[in-house]
Amino acid sequence: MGREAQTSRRVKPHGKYTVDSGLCNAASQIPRVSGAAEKSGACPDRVTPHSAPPAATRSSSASASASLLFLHHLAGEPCWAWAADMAGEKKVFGFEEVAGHNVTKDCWLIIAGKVYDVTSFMDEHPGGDEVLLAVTGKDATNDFEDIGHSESAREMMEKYLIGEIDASTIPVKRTHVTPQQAPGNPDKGDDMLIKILQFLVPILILGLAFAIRQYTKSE
Ligand code: HEM
Repeated sequence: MGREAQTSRRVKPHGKYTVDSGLCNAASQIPRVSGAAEKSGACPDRVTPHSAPPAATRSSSASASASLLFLHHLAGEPCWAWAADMAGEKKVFGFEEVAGHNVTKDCWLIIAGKVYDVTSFMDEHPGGDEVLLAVTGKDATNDFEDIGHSESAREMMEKYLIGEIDASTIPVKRTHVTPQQAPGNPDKGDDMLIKILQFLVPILILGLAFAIRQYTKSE
């Protein structure tokens, strides 16, 4: 099925995804996936086992889609992920979920609002796996950009793209705020004392000098 043909189909909201209902129907009436099923990645009962589409609706591309979906199920992947990918949609992940993938054998990164599963790239990364591990559980955009990655590195990234991050789930960056002095702060009193002394000390010195002069004159 061509991409145009896919996108021209009626598109149904499918949890956080947009699922091409035509594709699903061609394979076996994939219903909405919601709640626990969506969370666990499991497909609802009605979906399994997948049956072939009715002969009348079956085209070579539709049966190819059905076969793909069947293979996808054999691989144990959730049907909605497949359907979402086929519709050109990417999954939206929460920050906590992404942050949980923080070991060499399961490493996800957040770069420029996108989520990358770089697990298979850990050994190949020219900068080493440790730098990648070090930027898990945070927005690694600045770290990535600071290195000045080449164009080919950016193209390479596409291979590992698995979805997008839900920006609202990213913890707000803690920035250092200089404490403001509250009104009536004791520090303010100290300032006043210094100012008074700055004014009084020269006057006292002058007065003393004047007194000494008078005293020596009278002698
Ligand atoms: C999917 C994500 C990433 C891909 C595909 C990737 C790919 C690459 C590639 C191809 C290079 C070789 C130099 C170049 O062509 O630019 C490289 C170098 C490097 N990368 Fe990454 N990288 C990724 C993420 C990161 C992140 C998040 C960091 C975090 C600090 C990082 C740190 C480095 C470092 C330190 C080098 C070595 C630079 C050097 O030796 O001059 N990379 N990376």
